[in-house]
Amino acid sequence: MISVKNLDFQYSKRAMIYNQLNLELEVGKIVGLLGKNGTGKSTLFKLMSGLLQPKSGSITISETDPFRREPSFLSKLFFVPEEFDMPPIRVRDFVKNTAVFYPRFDYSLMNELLKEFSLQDGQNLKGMSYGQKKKVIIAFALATKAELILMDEPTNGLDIPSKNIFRKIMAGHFEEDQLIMISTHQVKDIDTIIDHLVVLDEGGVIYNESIFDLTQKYNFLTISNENAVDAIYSEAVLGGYKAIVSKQDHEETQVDLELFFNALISDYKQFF
Ligand SMILES: Nc1ncnc2c1ncn2[C@@H]1O[C@H](COP(=O)(O)OP(=O)(O)OP(=O)(O)O)[C@@H](O)[C@H]1O
Repeated sequence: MISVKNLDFQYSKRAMIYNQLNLELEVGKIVGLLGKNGTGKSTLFKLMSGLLQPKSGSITISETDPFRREPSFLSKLFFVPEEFDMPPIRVRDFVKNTAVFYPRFDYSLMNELLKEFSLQDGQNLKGMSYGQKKKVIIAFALATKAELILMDEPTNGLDIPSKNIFRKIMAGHFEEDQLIMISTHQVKDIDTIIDHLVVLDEGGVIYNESIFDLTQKYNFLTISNENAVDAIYSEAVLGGYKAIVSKQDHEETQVDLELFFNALISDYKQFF
């Protein structure tokens, strides 16, 4: 569905952000997009949405060039940016005016998700906090049923119970013909919902694998003595160490995304 080939991009006269970035992704996945500050995650989402044009290389989404911004393409994509403006109108009017652009929009799901987030469609967006507006836009994004949903830091501004609800609704309302990409630094907010991981660093994609493959290749352990295991990577934590080891006869363990991310950016080549 997404095909990025030898991509590069620069903002006016600034340095190039990528170094011939390549990425292929198919539908049926909820993808976590991780990367240090400034590695170009938000820029990549803007390029995928057609808000920016590549300087070199190409991006195609279902064989379409996003920058052409064709209505038929836009009706299949929803982008939740980190910063956004919403009109000073009631939620129900926002839904009425905007849902028409999304042929698969599910009005009853929208109402259900608003209820989950303890919001009413009669509330005016003007009087809402940043977190409340974010919940409206997350609910709207899922209700579009768009084939491609891009979410940039969706849990920023959400309180603790809302982060829980976010995880629940993401897992419960994803369909196999969709691709959802979530860019975040809040790995705990997404570690139970993503089934695929993409990591950007050094101008390119340094990791692009399913979480299933990760669990089959590695174990994530908490140990008291660093030398107790032959660790690929370890970090000191209160009372011991967290370690990544090659999976042998150990049972499957829950992926520690933060630890894996730190290991990757310290030396990703050790994982290949
Ligand atoms: N509008 C802009 N004008 C000029 N430079 C920009 C603009 N937006 C981003 N940049 C620069 O482009 C690079 C990539 O930024 P981008 O926001 O895509 O990174 P990011 O990975 O999303 O970062 P973060 O994790 O901090 O949100 C950074 O060096 C940033 O300073």
